Amino acid sequence: SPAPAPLEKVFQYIDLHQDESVQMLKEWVAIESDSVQPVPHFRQELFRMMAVAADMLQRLGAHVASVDMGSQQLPDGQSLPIPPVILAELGDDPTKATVCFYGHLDVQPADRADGWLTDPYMLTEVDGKLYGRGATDNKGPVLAWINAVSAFRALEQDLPVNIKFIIEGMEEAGSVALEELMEKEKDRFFSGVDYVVISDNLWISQRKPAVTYGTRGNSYFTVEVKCRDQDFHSGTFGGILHEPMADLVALLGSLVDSSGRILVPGIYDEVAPLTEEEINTYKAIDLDLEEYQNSSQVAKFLFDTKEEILMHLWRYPSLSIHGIEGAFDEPGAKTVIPGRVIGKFSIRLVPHMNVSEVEKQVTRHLEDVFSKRKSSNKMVVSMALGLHPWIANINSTQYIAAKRAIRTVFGTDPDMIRDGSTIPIAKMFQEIVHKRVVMIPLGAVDDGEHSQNEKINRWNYIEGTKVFAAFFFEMAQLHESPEPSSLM
Ligand SMILES: NCCCC(=O)N[C@@H](Cc1c[nH]cn1)C(=O)O
Ligand SMILES: [Zn+2]
Ligand SMILES: [Zn+2]
Repeated sequence: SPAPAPLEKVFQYIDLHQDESVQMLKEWVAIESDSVQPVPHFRQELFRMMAVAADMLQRLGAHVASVDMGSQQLPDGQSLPIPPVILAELGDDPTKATVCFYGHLDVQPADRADGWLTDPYMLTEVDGKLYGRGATDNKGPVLAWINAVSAFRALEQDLPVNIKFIIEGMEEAGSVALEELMEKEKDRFFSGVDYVVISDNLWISQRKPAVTYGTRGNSYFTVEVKCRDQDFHSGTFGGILHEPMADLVALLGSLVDSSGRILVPGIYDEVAPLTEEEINTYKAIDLDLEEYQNSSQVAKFLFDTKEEILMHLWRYPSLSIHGIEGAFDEPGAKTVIPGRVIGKFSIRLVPHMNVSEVEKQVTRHLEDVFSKRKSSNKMVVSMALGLHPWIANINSTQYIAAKRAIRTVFGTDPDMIRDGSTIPIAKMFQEIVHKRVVMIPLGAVDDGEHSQNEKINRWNYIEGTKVFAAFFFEMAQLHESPEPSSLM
């Protein structure tokens, strides 16, 4: 059905002011708010980014607090200040629903020399595509939310919901110190919040919108094999040593087979059983496998059907081997035997896998493989990160509102998708703050988050702003007269 008249006015305003929205994104992308490289220049840029955003929210009439997050201790003994987290609120009408938006304004590193076709910190429009670091992850979606609110303010229309913002600057570095803040604020800033919206992932299609109801978790492991702290000459010692790298390669090689099946005993025991109803949800997803394969530049995936691909990205665990610290990885033929190496791998977790159980299973398995090698080296296994999977009930109010908003703006139902990666804050909202979360992605599947030539389409950015505006309307309506199914 068409949008009600007041919402139609908001849409027109968003369309008319779209160049200003793009200009704002340009100004934000120009700030090099890289949280991954721990150097003073980027930290200063991060602080500037948070100050610019806080100022914009203040000018919108929000009550804004920039919360001091202390400092980050780095492994080399250095300490760097953590950018403040913005907690902002607009409206406190007790009769309205309160919706809290989470976003982050830090970005992944970007260097033109890595293969960017344009300056990553200069938003550049080519054929309706806005290229720049952070354009889709996550500056564009944060601005879309702010611009949606600002359209109501500019038109002097009453905001249908109370709005809160939590905006951080350390997401790409693992949301440093955020969990402590959530604990501290759960009965204060978050106490009146009814729903949380996160827009920090992508559609699965280039043109069809999506709503996300699940993300995988992640258990990230390191396995160190050490003979001594110094390297060896392979002519002098080769043949008489248990070589750490040979042990490590055998350990890493024992984790997963060539079909992608994880070989750690018991790892699949707790994976939620597959139902017939669930298979139908994968069938309904609009995914062109050939296009997906071609655009990913992969000759052949491990699985041949759309359903199998989606299930192995979303509802089954996967194990990836990431790298080896201490290995010789330069060009040339250096005849070294590394004395100490650290392998890194992670397991993406799905409902109902348990992080501490996975830690035990992996450690037991590696100890078992290592002991069979009868090596004189020392092996140490550690789980560096344990992030839980997250799944939501798609019948709850915030999903109904998101679906209706998308239907109003795009005239189509969204794909109901999950994400194979991890957004740790979603689980924190569920477990620590006990809030209901919905993920409403704005970007298209080919936006290239974390990659060279990251972009957001102008169309996604502007129509996404309208989706957020329509979402406020739908939330307000459902708050007044809830759908019976959402109360179950
Ligand atoms: N589409 C959203 C991507 C968010 C993201 O990349 N999250 C990281 C978080 C993480 C997990 N383990 C270590 N960091 C991810 O790799 O999934
Ligand atoms: Zn992100
Ligand atoms: Zn990211």
